[in-house]
Amino acid sequence: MSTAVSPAPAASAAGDTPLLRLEGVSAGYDRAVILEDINLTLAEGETLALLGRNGVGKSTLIATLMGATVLRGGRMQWRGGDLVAVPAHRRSAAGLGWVPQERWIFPSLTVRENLAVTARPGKWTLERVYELFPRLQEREDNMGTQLSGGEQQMLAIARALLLNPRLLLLDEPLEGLAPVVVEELVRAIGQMTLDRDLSFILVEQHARQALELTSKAVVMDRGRIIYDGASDTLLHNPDHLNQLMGFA
Ligand SMILES: Nc1ncnc2c1ncn2[C@@H]1O[C@H](COP(=O)(O)OP(=O)(O)OP(=O)(O)O)[C@@H](O)[C@H]1O
Repeated sequence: MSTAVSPAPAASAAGDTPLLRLEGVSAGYDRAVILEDINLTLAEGETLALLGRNGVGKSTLIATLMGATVLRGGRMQWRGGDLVAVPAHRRSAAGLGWVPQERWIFPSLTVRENLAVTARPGKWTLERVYELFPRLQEREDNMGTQLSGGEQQMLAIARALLLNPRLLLLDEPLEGLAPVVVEELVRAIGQMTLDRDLSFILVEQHARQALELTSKAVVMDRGRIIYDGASDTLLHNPDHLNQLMGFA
């Protein structure tokens, strides 16, 4: 396991400066306001499940962090600085890694080439992502198009890790995958954060799996946050979870 020293002090040592803080954020597309009054805090190394039914605004929240929506109001702080002032194309270099639902694999590049195009120096190296996803090493000379859905998802996550982010934004990584592949990805996502210097926000329809992988959870409904608390609390109260998710 790596003993690399984190360039940023842990939250407690830094006077509790959070990794990410959103205050009263509203955002959307063109004229449509989708997110309203979003308040959210994430400490360094913390992991968050972002839950809610289809269309409630989860992907829009992720896109807003990456600067891909129209911000209408509120404040977004990243490691104590103003995230809004960081242009969208600089946010991955600032430490935000995005694995969008569409995965955006380069079809005409091999697995190894797909990984090489984004790599930045840091503790996540090609060897380390191959350790996390041995299947990618086995397929390293295959083209992006020759991969299964699960392998494409592994490649998308591995590529984002090679950017050496502090926060990984995972948008429904388990969607549409076979149970055995879901199991492999869940194991890898759990391992990714063992060093506690990587945070992630996991958008998921599989609420239980997301709660098992995270320390905190947020449930959204119609563009607003209706629950913000410990993942464990929801995991142990399925009735409340179902009610929040609109299944009750
Ligand atoms: N590019 C866009 N332009 C306009 N409206 C959009 C765009 N993307 C999403 N929306 C709308 O924003 C709302 C929230 O969508 P969003 O994808 O954020 O929800 P979600 O909770 O991630 O849902 P899902 O689980 O289905 O992905 C929906 O009404 C959707 O139609």
